[in-house]
Amino acid sequence: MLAAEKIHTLSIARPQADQFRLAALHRYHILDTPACEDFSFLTELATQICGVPYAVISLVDAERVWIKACAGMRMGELPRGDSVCSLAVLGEAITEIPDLSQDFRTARMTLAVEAPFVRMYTGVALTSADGFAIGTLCVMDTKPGRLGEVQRAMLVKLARQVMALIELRANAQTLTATVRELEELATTDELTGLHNRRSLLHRLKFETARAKRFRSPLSAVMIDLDHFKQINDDHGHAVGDQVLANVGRLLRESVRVIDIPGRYGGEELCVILPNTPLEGACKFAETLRAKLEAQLHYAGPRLLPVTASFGVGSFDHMEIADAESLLRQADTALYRAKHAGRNRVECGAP
Ligand SMILES: Nc1nc2c(ncn2[C@@H]2O[C@H](COP(=O)(O)OP(=O)(O)OP(=O)(O)O)[C@@H](O)[C@H]2O)c(=O)[nH]1
Repeated sequence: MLAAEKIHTLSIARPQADQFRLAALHRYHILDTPACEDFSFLTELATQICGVPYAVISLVDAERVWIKACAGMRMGELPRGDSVCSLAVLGEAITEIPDLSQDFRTARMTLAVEAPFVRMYTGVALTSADGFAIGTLCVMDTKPGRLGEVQRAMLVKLARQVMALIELRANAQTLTATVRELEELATTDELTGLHNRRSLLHRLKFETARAKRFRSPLSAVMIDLDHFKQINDDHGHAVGDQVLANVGRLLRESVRVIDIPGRYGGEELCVILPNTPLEGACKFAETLRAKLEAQLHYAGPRLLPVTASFGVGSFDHMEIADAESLLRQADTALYRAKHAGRNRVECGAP
């Protein structure tokens, strides 16, 4: 008995444990994706092989049948109850209906009663790696009938190709996401969420080259927490870590998207400010200094006063400069800020 013959009412034609089938479908992240020539090509091939005017790659979602590709007709999504493909995911490998108009489950479906007045339907289930029928590759004709044996066998092979393409696409997506995650891990300092030293220096090199090329100013702000050793000594390393994490968050929240905040080392942080002259960078540093001083840190119930000293380095296109001299300038200014009493900003060369 064919799968379709086992169903009595289309509105209840759902596989058992449909939620697992749906979960398998959603894992592929293919619903509502743009048209893709590779899938269209496979539907065209299906029409050629089967000698029919129409072929469709459909995915059976919770309440709709979404069309990934079709040949011979234009089709968007259909309500699940108005699609023959809903019958083709009920467990059988192939669902064949020789004449939709003669089958009580399909006779009143839009495809059968409106142009193009489809009669023959053959759908092969697209089966996920974990064994769920997520959709179909189906062919249709306006004449009633059945596919020949060879055509049916070819359609099955073609459906495997469709599924292989879906898998390939999903694997490529996973790979891209993993690479992005690894990149994030390789460039981010775990404690502060800022760029790590390597990433910071890499970006600085890039920004220096860009500043020279486009004759734009570039600044760097070096930040060193004041008497941080004392915090560690008095309250323990874990509290020191928490302070660093808080300051990292403050930095991330205080910069523009094009700015590059990083952990230069230990309790020394740095923000690279592209397209920012010395004056702007000093204003930024002063605002940040005040925010940092106002930030609340706790050691248990006790409030911890935390401040930082800031050194600003800068160059514009009139100067011949490199990344190292920019950092040296910022570092020298920071040294001055420390010696002038801490919790202050020093700008540029003395
Ligand atoms: N908790 C914690 N401490 C760190 C980390 N990295 C560096 N430190 C500590 O930061 C302290 C830096 O101390 P110093 O270089 O003497 O400077 P300071 O005590 O901040 O004094 P000034 O910079 O002169 O104001 C050292 O005790 C380091 O161990 C970290 O990731 N976590």
